[in-house]
Amino acid sequence: MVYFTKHPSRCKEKIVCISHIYGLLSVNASTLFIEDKGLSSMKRIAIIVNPLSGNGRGSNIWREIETELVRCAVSYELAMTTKPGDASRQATAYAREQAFDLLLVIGGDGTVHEAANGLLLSGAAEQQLRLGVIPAGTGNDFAKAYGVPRQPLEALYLALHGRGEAVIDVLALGGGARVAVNSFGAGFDGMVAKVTNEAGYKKRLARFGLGRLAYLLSILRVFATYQPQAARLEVDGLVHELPHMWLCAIANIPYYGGAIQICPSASPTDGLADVVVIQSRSRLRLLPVLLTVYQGKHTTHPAVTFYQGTAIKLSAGEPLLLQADGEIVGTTPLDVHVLPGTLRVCCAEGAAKTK
Ligand SMILES: Nc1ncnc2c1ncn2[C@@H]1O[C@H](COP(=O)(O)OP(=O)(O)OP(=O)(O)O)[C@@H](O)[C@H]1O
Repeated sequence: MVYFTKHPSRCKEKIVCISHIYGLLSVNASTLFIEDKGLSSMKRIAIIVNPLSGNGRGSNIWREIETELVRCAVSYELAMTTKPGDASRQATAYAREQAFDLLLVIGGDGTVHEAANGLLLSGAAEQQLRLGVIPAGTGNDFAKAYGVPRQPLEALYLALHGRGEAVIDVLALGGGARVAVNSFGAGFDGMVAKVTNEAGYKKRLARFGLGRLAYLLSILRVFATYQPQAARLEVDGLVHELPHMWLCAIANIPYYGGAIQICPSASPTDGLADVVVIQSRSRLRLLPVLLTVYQGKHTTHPAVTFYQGTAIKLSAGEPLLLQADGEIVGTTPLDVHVLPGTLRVCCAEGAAKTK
């Protein structure tokens, strides 16, 4: 774990006290206007950067953000990840310090997943840290769900401005040893996550800002060979036998896999998980689902079923790969429950409304 501290008192530039920093009012693409709003109790910003997210976009974006923060003499503490798991440990350390208002994550959904887990499993008595994201990954579904702009400085302004905030539900696996902020998924989508994360084309496409195409390529590859399995789903005690299950996703937000609208009606603030099941004996019958799922227009296809609930269990004849926010975290059986109103996140005004 690598920590850096940038504090106004150590900057050569004109010193601006942190209590003056948050009064950001007017914003345009290149200029940050700061206005004193007398926020004297404001604490510091904690930052986690995954420099390798989006095949190096994280590193480039951080340079742009750092320049802006230094220019505006914004006080912050920085932790760079050096390996998987760092973001979780760093978030835990920041939360336990209780010295920060905002945790800014520069990375993709995997880094957000780790940071959220680190925050929630930190044991910090009261969760004061808001989670803000500057999207730098391949899929960036979390950022999309909360209306975070793709342009890094605009995303920074959104997080610092602090007007849009949602207290979101999270999905807890098992006894709560792991949480997902976007979704859990088992079966076909677990396999797609595995193939994508291991594929050389993910890095190459991410370099040209085409990361979402990587997920589409993987979907087509897995679709050609995947064999559905018999599974048993339980939603709030109601059992559903699924003889030919392709996938079962438990969603907190509408998107996964790089802007696929798998559960268009999922809301992270309604206290419920949306469950989507895709079942079919025939591969060809699912082609229309493939063609419409990006726009969320697959919902009326007879192979697609939706449920809502707070406690979901899934088991299958043989273990199915399980993804959490796009990262492989094990296999079925799974047991997920909703933790309502658990995490404070920065969002665009109007995003993430309760349905
Ligand atoms: N410095 C690092 N070196 C290697 N792996 C890292 C490092 N930092 C984080 N990771 C791991 O990289 C994985 C992917 O990171 P991240 O999700 O941010 O980028 P991405 O895969 O490009 O984007 P997305 O998840 O949106 O598709 C995370 O699961 C994390 O564990």
